Amino acid sequence: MNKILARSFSTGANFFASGKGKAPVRVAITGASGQIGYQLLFRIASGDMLGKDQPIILQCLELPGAMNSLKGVAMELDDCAFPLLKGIVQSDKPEEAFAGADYALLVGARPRSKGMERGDLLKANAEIFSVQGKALDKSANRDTLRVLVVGNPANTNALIAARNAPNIDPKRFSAMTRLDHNRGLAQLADKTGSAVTDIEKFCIWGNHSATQYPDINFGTVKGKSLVNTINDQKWVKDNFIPTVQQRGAAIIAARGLSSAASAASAAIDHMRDWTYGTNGQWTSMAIYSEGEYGADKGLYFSFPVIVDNKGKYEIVKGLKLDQFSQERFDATRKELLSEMDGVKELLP
Ligand SMILES: NC(=O)C1=CN([C@@H]2O[C@H](COP(=O)(O)OP(=O)(O)OC[C@H]3O[C@@H](n4cnc5c(N)ncnc54)[C@H](O)[C@@H]3O)[C@@H](O)[C@H]2O)C=CC1
Ligand SMILES: O=C([O-])CC(=O)C(=O)O
Repeated sequence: MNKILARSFSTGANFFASGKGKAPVRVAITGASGQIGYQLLFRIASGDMLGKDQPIILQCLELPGAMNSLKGVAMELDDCAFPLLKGIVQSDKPEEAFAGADYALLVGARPRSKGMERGDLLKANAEIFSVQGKALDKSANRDTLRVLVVGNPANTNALIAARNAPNIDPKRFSAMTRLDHNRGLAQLADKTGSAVTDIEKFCIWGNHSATQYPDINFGTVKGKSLVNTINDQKWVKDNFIPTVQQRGAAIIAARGLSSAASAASAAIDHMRDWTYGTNGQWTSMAIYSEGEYGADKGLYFSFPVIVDNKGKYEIVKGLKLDQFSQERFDATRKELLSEMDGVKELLP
């Protein structure tokens, strides 16, 4: 099923955000009627991701059994009368949903439930990303495409999707560790009695999993060393790092469902920053490794990155990892290698 709504808006409240003059960009979202999708679509359509002057066509992919639910979501999107929303595609066919896509947010996958690790989803979800990688290769806009994999285990699913899209630059694929990054910022701001915007040069290394390494060693708060300001290595080791690593499980324990609004918010942050830049600030993105810092070439590994105002990311270079950091870096690197080994039959 494929439905495109043509729209035009001109006056009143729409005046300031009509996006007149710019051509619409195509944003594909998989799992569009799921928990995260339901948060994401409305924020993208309102301009939170690409700005209040960028018209959008939403291209939603769902499973055949969820098309009715997707229809309801599309009706709600209509009812918001978003000035920037120029069309909604509803499809259960990946190639159709990805046709001409400039952005693809690959969310649709099974979430974990209580007691599971994200890696337990590997077999359940891997096939989805192999099919979708092939479909992106055939129908997306290869010259502009930015892919964010949210569905877990996100790093390895990004690897599968990218390897199944041989005609697309692997650097156009990424996986989401921005939620972990934001979780870390919130904990650090709380601990130091500062605002999240006061914290700089914090990063997540490795996998979006319990082995990820939230690293404060280069961090600053209001320009002063975070390590010296906190002055409590025990808190960092026994409280901060495990809190960030286990936050997803803590949300599941509390809500009975995995994080959704915060995940959607992080996806918006990731894509916005990848497009418009980070103003010289560090953020964390799981991206194609060329072997930086000893992360094996080809893995999708979270690094500290800076994105310029043309949307080009660069890994922060020249950082020295101490022994404590190196051990954690190696643990998450090894987990990613073992996940890769577990899906090798899906990696052309
Ligand atoms: N990387 C991150 O930081 C985070 C990742 N996640 C992951 O995001 C994924 C989605 O989570 P929720 O939205 O909460 O799950 P959900 O179960 O509420 O929604 C998933 C949606 O995907 C759809 N879907 C499943 N297979 C599909 C396919 N092959 N093509 C298109 N649609 C498909 C389902 O019909 C469903 O509507 C999960 O794997 C979850 O673990 C969740 C939070 C954070
Ligand atoms: O923990 C989960 O399963 C969902 C997720 O990835 C997160 O909240 O970081």
